[in-house]
Formats: sequence, structure tokens, C-alpha cells
Amino acid sequence: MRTQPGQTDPALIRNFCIIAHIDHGKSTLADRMLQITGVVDDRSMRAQYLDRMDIERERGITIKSQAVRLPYDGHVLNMIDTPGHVDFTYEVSRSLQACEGAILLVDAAQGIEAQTLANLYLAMNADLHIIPVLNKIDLPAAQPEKFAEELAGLIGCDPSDVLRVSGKTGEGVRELLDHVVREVPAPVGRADAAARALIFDSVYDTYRGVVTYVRVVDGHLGKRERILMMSTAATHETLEIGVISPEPRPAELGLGVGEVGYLITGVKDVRQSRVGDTVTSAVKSAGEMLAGYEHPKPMVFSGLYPIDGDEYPELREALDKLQLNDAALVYEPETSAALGFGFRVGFLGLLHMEIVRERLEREFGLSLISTAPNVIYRVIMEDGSELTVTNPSEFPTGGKIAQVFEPVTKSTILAPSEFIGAIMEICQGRRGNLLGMDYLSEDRVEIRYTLPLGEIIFDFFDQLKSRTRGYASLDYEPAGEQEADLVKVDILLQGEPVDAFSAIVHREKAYAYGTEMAKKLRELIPRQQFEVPIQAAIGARVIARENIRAIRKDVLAKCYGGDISRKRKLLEKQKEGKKRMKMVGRVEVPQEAFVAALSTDSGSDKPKK
Ligand SMILES: Nc1nc2c(ncn2[C@@H]2O[C@H](COP(=O)(O)OP(=O)(O)OP(=O)(O)O)[C@@H](O)[C@H]2O)c(=O)[nH]1
Repeated sequence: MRTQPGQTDPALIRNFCIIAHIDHGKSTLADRMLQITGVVDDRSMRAQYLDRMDIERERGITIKSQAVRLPYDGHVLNMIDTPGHVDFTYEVSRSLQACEGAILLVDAAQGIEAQTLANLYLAMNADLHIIPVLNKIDLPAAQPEKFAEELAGLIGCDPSDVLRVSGKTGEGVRELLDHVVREVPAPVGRADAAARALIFDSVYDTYRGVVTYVRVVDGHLGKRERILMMSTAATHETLEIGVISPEPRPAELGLGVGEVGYLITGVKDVRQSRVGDTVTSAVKSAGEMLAGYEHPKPMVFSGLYPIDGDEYPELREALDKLQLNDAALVYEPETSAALGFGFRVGFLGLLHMEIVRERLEREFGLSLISTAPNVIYRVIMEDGSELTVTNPSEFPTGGKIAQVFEPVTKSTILAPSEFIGAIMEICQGRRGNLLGMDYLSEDRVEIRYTLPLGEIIFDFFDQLKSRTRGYASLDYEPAGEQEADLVKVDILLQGEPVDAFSAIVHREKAYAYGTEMAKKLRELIPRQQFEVPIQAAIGARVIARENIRAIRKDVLAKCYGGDISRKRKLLEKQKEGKKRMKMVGRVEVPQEAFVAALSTDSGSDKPKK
């Protein structure tokens, strides 16, 4: 039986997602499901079918198949994709709210990892029925017995309830689908009530404008209907409404209770169709929105500057374009004495920052300098006034600060127990507070810390990986703020502060930051015709100093004899070189020095989804 959208009996619908740690095999399992349900035939099948979006994105078409409708055994299964990274937790939880069940997928050779836990907790919060599944059982290194026990211990079921599949060979996948049909509850909603649909994703497509993915909770949404976005009160007309199976397919009858699909209204900006918002009918509007709509808040800020100052308009244009597809991206123009015109950009986290930067460089051909990332600080002055600081240069100097607050995270690290010592050492070194520790099995441990976000955004993940030979995984979530003894360290060249190098750091680390930066710059800045002192200072107090000795760079010295044209050529060349220099006071600083001095190998799980 092949049911038509809009008339599917909700009792026959199962909405579920697959949640997993990166690389535990989500896409591969999804491939097998597409094949088994006949949505993609064997001939058109290719690996990671749903990941074709990356290619589309490079060509500028961004229809991500976020939800696929799979007809199976007289039922309609909607498999909803989740981004699965801490930066996008906000969006993950929206996707989860569009489901009734979640397949918790764990690599049978790796066991539970940090994102397995993070996603599981989100799914539990959303009240989903959880199906524990071990994947990759075909691997010789698989230890299904051991990890079934780990998984059962975690969610409180019997190890024999843990299903075992191989996304690669297809073993056990049919049984898994049967299990979904049997165990995941059917959606419940009121068919005759005013329409309410949750937006769980929204992407920009060059040709069709914004494509909005929705899950209908109550009522019905149809074509050519005036709809209302409840958080912005904007009304639009649905030009197209349909389901993805696996290509977008218009649904003549619209979408009814429990159904998952997409709608197109012709709006050009994802901010007009925000993830988490409720869509209702403009004619017969629902009274109440669906659960908790909130704006995603940027957590990490960095200055972005074109290496070539002439590319500033291109950078602005590129950011404008990216924002069409990324409601979480915020930016405002900023000027740096050292770097010229640029933008202060706010990101959800480090991964988000890496992705945006990579897209700006790859898709828009820009070369950028980004300043060291920093978090948001709340500064209370002695007169009671309050300041929100997203840029070190805005940090007040002088003795009038009463209190400074910084954001903290609850961080979870999973690793083999032999690394407990190393992990604790890193966390303590970054002002971590141990919250607790649990053994998942006799040799794997979960360690929980409160850590300042500002400490995580510098190379924390890299250090963690290198000290644990790559075995540790990390996840963190925002957990409010705490008061901290923070200061601004300025770096001065010949007495002139270079705003791009200022940083807000903990007082105990100020000296280390200052000396390291001064040393780095001594190596990076070429000698000038006069001596250049490099100083690190907190307010007026100098805490570190290096010197670049003077040199008289006489390019003509080598030209004995009097060949005037040769001399002229050399002078021309010197002039060329100067163009790539930035002037700080009288000091010439090459662009490369900024790039090298500011590069922190910031760590995060590498971009996946
Ligand atoms: N042997 C074996 N390998 C698998 C199986 N499932 C996935 N893999 C491999 O594991 C790797 C990760 O699989 P993906 O399906 O990309 O994992 P994912 O969790 O979806 O990761 P992303 O889509 O990249 O976020 C790939 O190299 C797959 O070929 C399996 O059942 N058996």
C-alpha cells in the first residue's frame, strides 16, 4: 500500500531519527533503509546517498534532504536527520521534537562516545522512545557483548534488548525497521484543530528560495494557503508543499497530522522561516505556539578581516549571502587600527566558526585573517553599570571594574581509564571543577567537569586528543556563568598597542600569554631601521618585554658601480614588498606575521554535519 501524503492515517506513521557519535555509521545505515524500503533502487544507490547535499551545496543548490519518507510494510516511516554536533544542539533538539522515536546507534568496535551521551540526553529530554542499536557488527574488532552491556547499563534495559546491525552488509536492518514499526509510538494530534507545524530545518536554495522543513502536529497545511509564522507574525503563501522520498515530491493533498515534509513560500532569507518556529494558518490561527521558541545565541566571537583590504566589500557580500542560509550567524562591521576594515562575527561555537570561515574562503575565494576567538564577558563597573564585551578592545581599562563574569560549560569527556590522570591534569590546568566520574565498563570512564568556555575554545580539544592518543571524546553544553579574575593583556609595538593582539585572559595566565606573544612576534616581525620594543601590558603595567634589534636595510649596498636601472629595479621591488605591510605606528608588520601570530589551532570535533 502506498499512502498519499495528507490522507495518511496518523496511526500508520512512525517518525524517528538516528542519533550517533560522529562516524558511528548513521549515513550508511540510512542508505540501507533507503534501499530496503525501495525508495532508492539498487541501480541508483550510491554510498551515503543523503550526503549528496555537500555536492549540491558547492554548486549553490542547497536542498538538504532532512527528512525522508520511507513506505514500509503498510506504514509511513519518516526518518529525520539531525546535525549531531554540540554547536547545533539547539537545532538537534528541534529535530528531535519532530519525532516520537530515536535509534541510538553505537559503533560495536568503539562503544559509547561523548556525543552518544549528549544526543541520548537530548532524546530523553524530548521524551522519545529510544532504540539502542550496535552497528558495524561485521567488523572483526567488534565487541558486541561488551558494548551491549555498556549500552544497556546506560539506558537501563537488558543487554538482549540491544539490537545488532551492520549498515554495511545490511544484516539486521530489516529487523530494526520492524522494531521501529512495532515500538515507536504513532503521532497524536487533533486533525480538526487549527494547523500547527514545527519548523525543524530551513535551508536556502538559489532557485527556489527558502525551503522549510516541517512536522505537522495538529490540523492540516495545504497548497496555496496563507500561513502565519507565529514568532514573527509574518504571513506567506505556500507555493509548494510536499514530502521528500528521496527527492522533493509535491503533495497535492497537503500535509496532515503527524506528517513530515517541506514547504516553499518564496521567502529569500532563512531568518523569515526560523528553526523552532510554529507555522499556522493565517485564516484560522492556532492560539498557542509549540514548545519553547528561542533564538540561537552566539557564544564565540572573532574578528574577520580580508588579508587584502580591497576585498572588504566582497567579504560583506559573502557574509550577507551566508546569512541567508544560517540564521545563527551574526556580524557587525568593526575597524581595527592594525587590520583595517572587517567584521566582528558571532558563532554558535568553534565548529560553526570553522565552517563559516572555510565556506567564506572556499565558496567566495576570500583570504582572511581571523583574530583569536573569545567568548562574551559581562563586566560590572563600580558605579553599577554593566557592559557586554565581545571584543577585547572593548574591555574597560583602569581600576573601575567591580566584577567580571564569564560563560561556563558542563563538559563530558569519555576515554579509556588509563588516561584519567592526563585528562584531569589538562582540566585542572584550565580552571576546571570536577563534577563527577563514572565507569561505563571496567576500562572506560566518563569524566564530568565545569570548564570556562573561554578555556575550551583555545586548543583544548587538540591537547586532549594528543594526551590521550586520540581516544578521548568531548562534549559540552552551556551552564551559565561564573565570576572570574580576568584581565586584558595588550601587546605594544614601540609603545603603540596593537588591538588585534589584545586578549582577555585569567590573571594567572596573563604572564604566560604576554611572554609567548612577545616571543612569537619577535620571530615574526622583521628587523627595522630602529629598535622595536615589544611589550605585553595589563593597563599601564608591563609584564613582558622583547626587543627587535635595529638593522639598516640598505638594498643598494650590494650594488657597487653605478648601474642606475638596476638600482631602480631594486627600489621598485622594495616598494612592492611594502604594500603587504601594515603600519603600526612607525613599525612595518608583514601580513604573514598577523596570520601566524593569531593562528591558534583551535580544536573541535571536525566538521561532520
Ligand atoms: N565495517 C563496517 N563499516 C561501516 C558500517 N557502517 C558504517 N561503516 C563505515 O564507517 C564510516 C562512517 O560511516 P558513516 O555512515 O559516514 O558515519 P556517520 O555517523 O553517518 O558519519 P557522517 O555521515 O560522516 O556524519 C564509513 O567509513 C563507513 O563505511 C558497518 O556496518 N560496517
